[in-house]
Amino acid sequence: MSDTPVIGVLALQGDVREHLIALASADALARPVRRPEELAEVDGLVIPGGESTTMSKLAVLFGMMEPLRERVRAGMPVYGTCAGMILLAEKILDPRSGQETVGGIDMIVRRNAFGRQNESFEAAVEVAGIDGGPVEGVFIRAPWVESVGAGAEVIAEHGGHIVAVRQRNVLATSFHPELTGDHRVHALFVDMVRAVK
Ligand SMILES: NC(=O)CC[C@H](N)C(=O)O
Repeated sequence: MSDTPVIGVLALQGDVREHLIALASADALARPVRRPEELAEVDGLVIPGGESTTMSKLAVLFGMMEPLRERVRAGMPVYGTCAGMILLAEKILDPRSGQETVGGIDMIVRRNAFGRQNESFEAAVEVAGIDGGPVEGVFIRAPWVESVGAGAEVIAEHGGHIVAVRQRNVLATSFHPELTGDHRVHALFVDMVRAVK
């Protein structure tokens, strides 16, 4: 089908495979993206969870940071989960030295806000724009959003903290829907890509 969107998963580090599977089950053509030439060929991009400091360093090292910023600025739909959310923030409250972001959402994030690895948890999260009840959110050393600017829309909260935000074509969640069998968040993102394709 020619109108099937091609969606890349940034494959520098992190849980790439799970996103490829979730996107495929939401009717997109999914492929890993490591190089600028590969980025140029996709209609949208997922930035997975992992370690945002490592991902930031690798993006610079692989010559991906500027091409990523340019495509996001130009309106390519992007979805970041967990570390990916951190990469899409305009500002990190507690960055490691030298940690850069791609940007795209006018928000300030706090890394590891929900605690350490052994404090990881799952919770039902109601997400605006997703029908059929709450999604099961998996939070692994997850960030939360401290504050958002006027252009960003808060679409989910948990425990009084912002855990999902959308700004135009950019979507970010603190949690990992790719680790559950429920692919409604990916389906929402695939629809966002289809809308601009
Ligand atoms: N599961 C995750 O993506 C963890 C994110 C990690 N705490 C970071 O700062 O990048």
